[in-house]
Amino acid sequence: MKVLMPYFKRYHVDVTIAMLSVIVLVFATLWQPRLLQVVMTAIIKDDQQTVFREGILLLGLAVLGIIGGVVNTIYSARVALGVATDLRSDLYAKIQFFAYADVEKFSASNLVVRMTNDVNQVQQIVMAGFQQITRIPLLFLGAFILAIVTMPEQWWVIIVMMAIILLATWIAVQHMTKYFAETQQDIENVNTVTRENLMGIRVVKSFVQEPNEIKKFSHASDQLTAVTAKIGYWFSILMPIFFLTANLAVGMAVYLVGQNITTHPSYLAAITSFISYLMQILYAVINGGFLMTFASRAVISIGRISEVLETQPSMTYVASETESPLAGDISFDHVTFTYPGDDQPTLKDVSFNVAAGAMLGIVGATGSGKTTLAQLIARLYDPDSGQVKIGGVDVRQIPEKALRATVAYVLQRSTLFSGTISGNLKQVRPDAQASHMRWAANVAQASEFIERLPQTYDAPVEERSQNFSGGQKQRLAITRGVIADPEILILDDATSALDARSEKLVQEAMDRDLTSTTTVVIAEKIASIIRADQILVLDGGRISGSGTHQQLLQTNDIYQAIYQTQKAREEGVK
Ligand SMILES: Nc1ncnc2c1ncn2[C@@H]1O[C@H](COP(=O)(O)OP(=O)(O)OP(=O)(O)O)[C@@H](O)[C@H]1O
Repeated sequence: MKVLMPYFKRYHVDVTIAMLSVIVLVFATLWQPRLLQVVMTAIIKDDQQTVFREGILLLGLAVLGIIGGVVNTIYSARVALGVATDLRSDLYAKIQFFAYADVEKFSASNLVVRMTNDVNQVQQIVMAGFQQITRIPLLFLGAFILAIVTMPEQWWVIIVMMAIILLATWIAVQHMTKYFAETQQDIENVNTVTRENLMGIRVVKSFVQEPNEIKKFSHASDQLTAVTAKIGYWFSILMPIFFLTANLAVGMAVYLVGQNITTHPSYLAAITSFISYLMQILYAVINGGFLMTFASRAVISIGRISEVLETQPSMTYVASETESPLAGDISFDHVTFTYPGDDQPTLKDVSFNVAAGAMLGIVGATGSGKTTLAQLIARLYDPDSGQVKIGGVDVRQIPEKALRATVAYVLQRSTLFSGTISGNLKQVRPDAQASHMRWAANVAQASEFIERLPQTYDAPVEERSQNFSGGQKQRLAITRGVIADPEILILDDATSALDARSEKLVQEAMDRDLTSTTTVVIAEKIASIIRADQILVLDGGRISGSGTHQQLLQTNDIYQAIYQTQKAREEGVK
């Protein structure tokens, strides 16, 4: 709960009004049975004047109660909504500053559940809390005292009723708490299965995986159903216990008092008032029980939210707002890197230098560490040992904005954000004019298809850019990488979906227009890096060879083997 305190403080006026309106509501609720008793006694005595006067008062009290209730609901909702909105924004902002490794540690679907489901749980408990938290103890205490004042000899009926109800609630809460934690995990599993299915829907369809996917989903969904049913089971036995106990208490009170009603007619009014108080006590205890179960569920959600808010990003940047890019030379000095959780390093003792404006090609078998190496240049991870330098400066000493201004990283499957083409380009270069967009799109060989779209650069980009083909997406991603004219441009298999002619045109345009940019090209095809000033051959995370195409053909067995295989394949095709 400590984590919520600063949020409540922001809404202190709404919190105060919510709490004060509860006092009005409880006062009206508690006083009504007393007045009713007076009215009934007056009816029995046929005292019309008192009936009229107290009746009006009773009506006024009921209206006051309604006003108190409405005001309380409005202000509780304002606090709950405000706190939930602020929590969501803070979580989102926090995640933006997470290192890539932190996002991977939590997983994307886990973070989505924390931002949606867990925040909803908090919203519900805050709403219920401000409606009930002062109302329950006040109502309970007030009704208890007034019930005893009304019929002092019946005090033990109330104690027995409460003891049974509290015991039942306590047992149910003990059982339900562990199921609440399981529910959140199961919701997450359902989300993960659904997300993976929808994102990979083409694979699912082309491999006729629908039956398997349905089975996988049913399994995750059945687990969620089973846990939710267990919670429902405890709720379902709790409610009848509450009402049975209350009815028994009422029956007992009526039985004990009923025998004396003929001799004391005023007991009729008193028993009516007593039963009302019993019901109010019951209401307070039931709602207290619900609040406890809600709270135990919300405590788990609050814990999950705090975990995100309190996570210190595993990577920090030097505090500086400088955006000036550095020079484009890159150097790796005995760099070793292990992914979090792995026991073997993925990159081992990697050293090389690339001059600013040069082209570096990286080849190697799948899984040899090419992407990992590129990620260290963009500082998505830090090495375990050794140094990665850009413009002669250790990347750990470069301010974040300066690093992003220096390095642009284009992936094979880059994410374009939904919106428009120009919106995506302006994310990288906010001041981008039409001329800049055209220039970048020309380099990426994208202008030809963009300019055929009815809205050209303002054409919509749908969710997951599904309104563009694989090759078009790659061209758009390269356009975005190029538009800020970065000092270092990393193309990680970024032209894999382009035909040979288009790829050649991109290469020629880059050679012509990005003369001072250092390009790092990771490619499966030797043809993509054949003209590089330097090529690194990676093998099992180590550099097995380095040089130009001609040099490597003479000196490196792995490079020769890759080249011969690809040449043979091309000749086979011809
Ligand atoms: N986020 C990660 N966490 C743990 N291990 C990872 C992670 N990403 C990659 N790896 C592992 O690191 C190794 C190198 O992966 P990397 O993606 O760098 O290879 P690559 O040479 O780019 O492969 P490909 O040509 O198939 O893209 C692989 O064994 C891979 O399983």
